[in-house]
Amino acid sequence: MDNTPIGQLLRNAQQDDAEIKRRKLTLYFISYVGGTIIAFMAWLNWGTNNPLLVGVLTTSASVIYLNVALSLIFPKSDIFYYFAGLIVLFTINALVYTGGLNNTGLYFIFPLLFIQIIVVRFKPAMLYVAVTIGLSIYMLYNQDVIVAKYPAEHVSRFLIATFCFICVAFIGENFWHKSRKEMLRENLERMRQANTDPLTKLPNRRFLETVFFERAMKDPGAFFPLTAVVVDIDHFKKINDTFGHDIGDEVLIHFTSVIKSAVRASDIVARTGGEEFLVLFPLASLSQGVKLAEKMRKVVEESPFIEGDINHNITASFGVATALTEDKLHASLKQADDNLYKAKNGGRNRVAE
Ligand SMILES: Nc1nc2c(ncn2[C@@H]2O[C@H](COP(=O)(O)OP(=O)(O)OP(=O)(O)O)[C@@H](O)[C@H]2O)c(=O)[nH]1
Repeated sequence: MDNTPIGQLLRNAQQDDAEIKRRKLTLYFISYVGGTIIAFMAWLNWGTNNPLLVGVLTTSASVIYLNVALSLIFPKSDIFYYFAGLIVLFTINALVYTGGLNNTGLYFIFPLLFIQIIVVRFKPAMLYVAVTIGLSIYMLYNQDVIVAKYPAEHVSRFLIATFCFICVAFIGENFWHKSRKEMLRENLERMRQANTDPLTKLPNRRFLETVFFERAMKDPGAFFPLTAVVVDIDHFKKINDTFGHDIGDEVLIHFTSVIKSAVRASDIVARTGGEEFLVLFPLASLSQGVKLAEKMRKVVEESPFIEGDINHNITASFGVATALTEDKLHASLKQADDNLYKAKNGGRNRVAE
């Protein structure tokens, strides 16, 4: 797995798109439909001689609605999915305990278990289902501790149905989980290719626009002030003209590793054009950015490209600007570009702010 900041940003972008929406819609749909069915069951049981069951169902329905309301208020938290699974655990065991309407509670367990698996995800669902079924089986074999009374044939039928359910649900979920993981992996690989420059393996302009800037806009506190340094190799055309295009390519690869060695792994180094690069420093002020650009300039100057009998000095020019807030992002990129031209016009191999 690619654990670099770029890999993480791509994985987040992919999850943002599909997984979060799917899970949210599942939670909302199941909560609205499940809550309504449970409320309806409470109403059906109203007036029967099982007030405990009515109380349990009413509580379950209310907590389901409360849980979904809180998940709307705190959309970033994952806790509501796990809490929904716990509500299902409670409801199932309450049905087994009270027996439900005319002792039919056991029949409602399987759809509820299925919901539990969908809501809490495959791996934690194994634990949830094991606890839910374990408690139910305990109650069925210790009927003196519960209100309901189940005949022995109900218990046997329930156990056989539970065994079949677990086999079918987990085999199905396991295959679905695996094929989905494979699909996500392939999708991530396609995304990585589309967002990477094939020569230098650096993220490209598309990555900046569709992944990085979008992420920064969503969570400005983690990125701004964001300092941008536009970097352009000096007289690169001359390298191509003197040594050929292939050596020019190798110089670009060499230049990439030199720039990357001068910054942190958490900083973003992207190739935005032929011999133009953009280095982004999250949570960095203009003066820090200027210092870092000066450090890069020096490292480039002191790292000539050496290959066979070619020993070629390289220099680059740097334009620096800072966006203090997210609404200034595009203006600051333009400013960094303008500053690069200032550095070029000022004689190259320099930093301009
Ligand atoms: N080898 C190679 N050359 C490239 C690539 N992309 C762009 N170039 C070349 O980079 C050169 C850029 O030249 P210019 O824009 O004139 O800039 P420069 O020569 O670096 O001059 P200044 O930027 O003004 O210092 C052109 O010759 C392009 O063909 C690439 O992927 N590989």
